[in-house]
Amino acid sequence: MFQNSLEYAKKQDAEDALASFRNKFHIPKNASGEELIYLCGNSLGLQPKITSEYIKEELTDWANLGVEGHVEGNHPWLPYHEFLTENMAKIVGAKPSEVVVMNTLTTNLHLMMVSFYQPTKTKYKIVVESDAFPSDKYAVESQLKFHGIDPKDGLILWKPRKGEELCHFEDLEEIMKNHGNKIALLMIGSTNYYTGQSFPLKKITELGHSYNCMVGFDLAHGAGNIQPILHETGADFAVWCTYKYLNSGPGSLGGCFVHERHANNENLNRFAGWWGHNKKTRFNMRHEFDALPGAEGWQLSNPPILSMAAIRASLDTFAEAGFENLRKKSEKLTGYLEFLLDEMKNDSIKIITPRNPEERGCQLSIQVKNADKGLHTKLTKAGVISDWREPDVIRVAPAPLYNSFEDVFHFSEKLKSVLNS
Ligand SMILES: Cc1ncc(COP(=O)(O)O)c(C=O)c1O
Ligand SMILES: Nc1ccccc1C(=O)C[C@H](N)C(=O)O
Repeated sequence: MFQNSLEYAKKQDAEDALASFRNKFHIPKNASGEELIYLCGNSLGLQPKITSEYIKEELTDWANLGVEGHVEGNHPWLPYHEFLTENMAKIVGAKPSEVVVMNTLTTNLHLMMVSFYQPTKTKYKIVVESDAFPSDKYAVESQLKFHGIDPKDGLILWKPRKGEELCHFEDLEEIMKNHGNKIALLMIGSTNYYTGQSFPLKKITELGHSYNCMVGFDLAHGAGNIQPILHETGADFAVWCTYKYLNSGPGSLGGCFVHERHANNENLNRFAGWWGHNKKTRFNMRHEFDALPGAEGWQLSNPPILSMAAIRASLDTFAEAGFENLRKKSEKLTGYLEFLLDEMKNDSIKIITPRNPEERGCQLSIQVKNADKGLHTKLTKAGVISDWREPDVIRVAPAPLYNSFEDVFHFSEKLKSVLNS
């Protein structure tokens, strides 16, 4: 149904009800002022134009109100994180009480493992996908060591089969069959950063729970991209960042999900801080820690309002576009990219991301035979912002909020000419 022509791409943009959202973003330009083809929202999402207004509002309140800004102003700072909760809960398919925006991704992952990884002498192993993002692997390994467990013994890798790039659910079942009684936690990236493969969250959770394991997901590449329904998966916890598909700016805060069945679970270990304490008595000081019910109870510190303002701006943009509309466009846009790559009929490139739209988000990972980073450098010089992940993959992620069919078409033309040069 797709066609390999600029005219066709332009026609798709003209018919796209979400096309005007591109104008709501700052699109990076080259030195001559021409827009770059930005396909890197899987690393750092672009800046919505309204972000500066949202941040300015808080700067103005701070200038005019000083400390009174905590309780006065349009968006008082004491409850500021609550202004994000409802929209964020929609993005990850959770109940508002299950979601909180706080800290950053790896920090939240550690906090969650403090609570949901409580190894015993016999049940202590952790399963991760073999190509998990390094930070996740470091976090998991250091948690094992913290409990006196050698990662060589405690870490089980869910690996692709020999000669393949993607993981099979059946192989995870096999791992559980063989080691389930020794496994305490399954910690899986919902969408893998390298291959772009999205895993079946509900099936994984049910599998883990059937062996009495805790199950957690890293949605760094899932939030704002695929449409997870975290509550229904039954996962115990999840963490994610907001600077990729959620366009909240470099190093911005992370999100955290704790399933409602743990809302008042006093058997869980917890590293506590005053922002997780009962709001009614937080300022009475000298009270013993009294955890807020739900995800909010895991907060530590009073949060950075300026970053939260950027998240609020981004979530308002998402809400305006409507997540279902975005996902629909995303499937088509990535499908178009896939079609154009296939049309090249070039044996030196291979899409390693799953072909089934239900098993991926917007990213396609293109493996390039015998290439090095030089190829990626040439693409960058040609005006394409994508990224290179060692050893041999170019990742491109057309984000439905600001990327167009024309972007995707120009990318394929530029890749073609770089490959032929
Ligand atoms: C899957 C995954 N985990 C962890 C991280 C690290 O996140 P942070 O630096 O916010 O802790 C990233 C991205 O940087 C990621 O993609
Ligand atoms: N936060 C960053 C800061 C600097 C450089 C990259 C990142 C990324 O987010 C990388 C991303 N997690 C990835 O999937 O490769």
